Amino acid sequence: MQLALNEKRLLLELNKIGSASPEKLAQVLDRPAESVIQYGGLLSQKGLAVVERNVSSRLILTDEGSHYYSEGLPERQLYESFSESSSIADLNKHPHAKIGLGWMKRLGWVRIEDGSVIKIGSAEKSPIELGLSSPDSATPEVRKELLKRGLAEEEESVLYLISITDEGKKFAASGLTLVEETGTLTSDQISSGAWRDLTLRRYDITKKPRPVWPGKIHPYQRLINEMRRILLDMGFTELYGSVVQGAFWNFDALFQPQDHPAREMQDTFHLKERSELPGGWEKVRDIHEHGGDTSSCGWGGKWDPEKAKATVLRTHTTSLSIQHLATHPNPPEKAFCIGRVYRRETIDPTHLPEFEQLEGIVMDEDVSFRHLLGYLKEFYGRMGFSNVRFRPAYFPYTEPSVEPEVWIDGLGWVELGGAGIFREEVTAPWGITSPVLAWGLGVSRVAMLRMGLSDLRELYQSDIDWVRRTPVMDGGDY
Ligand SMILES: N[C@@H](Cc1ccccc1)C(=O)O
Repeated sequence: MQLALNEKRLLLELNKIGSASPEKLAQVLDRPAESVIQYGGLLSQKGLAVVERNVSSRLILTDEGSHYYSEGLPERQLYESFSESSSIADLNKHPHAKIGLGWMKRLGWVRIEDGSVIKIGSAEKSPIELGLSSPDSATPEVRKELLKRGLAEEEESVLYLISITDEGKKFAASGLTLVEETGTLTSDQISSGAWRDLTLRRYDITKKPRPVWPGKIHPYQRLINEMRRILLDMGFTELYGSVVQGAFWNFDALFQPQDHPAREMQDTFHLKERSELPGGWEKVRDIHEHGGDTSSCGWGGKWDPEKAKATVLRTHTTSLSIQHLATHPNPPEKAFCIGRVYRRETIDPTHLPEFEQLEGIVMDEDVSFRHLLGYLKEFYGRMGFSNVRFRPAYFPYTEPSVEPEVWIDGLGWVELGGAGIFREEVTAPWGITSPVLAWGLGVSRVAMLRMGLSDLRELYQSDIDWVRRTPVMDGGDY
């Protein structure tokens, strides 16, 4: 059996005295009591000692209690404030009249007659008064009363007792040599060769080490990085943009009518700032009012440039896609963006006012609806969702429009976002003539599904233990 030097010292000491408190042993061994408890723990794992832990509670005076201990309890102070008798009215002027009078009566120090308080007997010290001088040795009734009156409180203390076992005695008698052991070698000891003469502390390789938590990327960020990797692998380039967007890009350029409910205060975070309209905005106005040069007849009515100059926290990343297209109108173009979007949602397990979207666009001369479904299937397949289907949907800026869904065992079909081919009303103002496939997918939904969470909020909590416990997904160094 391997014992460290301090364990041996403790064992030999216990062999002399049988058992002792860590505080006492601390003096003999010249080590802190906490360390002695640790050595005792190590000895007890080997069956050589026993560490008993006793929690005891003691009654001690509260600040109020010690104040009354020196000044006298309210009833005593009140009692001392008058001689044989006093009118109740006079007594009521005393600061302790309220509790004092009740207690004087209860203790039989006074009686009340015709509005006067009259002393009886000699008002001997009450059990509570006696209890104040040594609360811990008071009778159970007095203890209860002291606690109830807030004069005393329980103080818990933990006492340890370390004792040697029979096996410990045998081991101690088997001749232990006390040699100073070296735990950490200094560079001097190594270079001078002095280490050869030292007794090195041995490792106990049967003990479990403490877990070491390596630094790692937040699970949600890791999933986002994984999505980014997949899209980069599929040949997309990444787009970035501000979370603050003009209503023009967030809504108008996407052919959302100016009276569309999604633009209202209750759905969108509006900001005070105003934005400039980009060159060519008149074409968007014409599209809204009568369809411009296209075959569309628009929404009709008047399009108000002032409304388009409002700024909002982007409600979808589609606002970045259309901006990118406006400045890159010629095919081919394959771009994506993963970014935070904002909507005025009431917070619940599946809704937050901030969440992430994964947006993608593919523009080329002859891409079609089938390509769109193919891209989405491929993306989800690479994310590990092999069963994907599409349901018809509606968005003001795409035609046709679909909602991709993935099959999750135990949950069924789960909707994961929207997709479609940009309408002519969206592409024409920027001179775009090729079809544009577009999608906006929920990222946090995918994260919930992948991590088995039932509450979206768990993704954003700063719970380091959760982060530690969440396994690194799908390898890779991202
Ligand atoms: N912007 C849509 C998703 C979408 C993007 C692109 C095309 C079609 C739909 C949303 O927020 O839900």
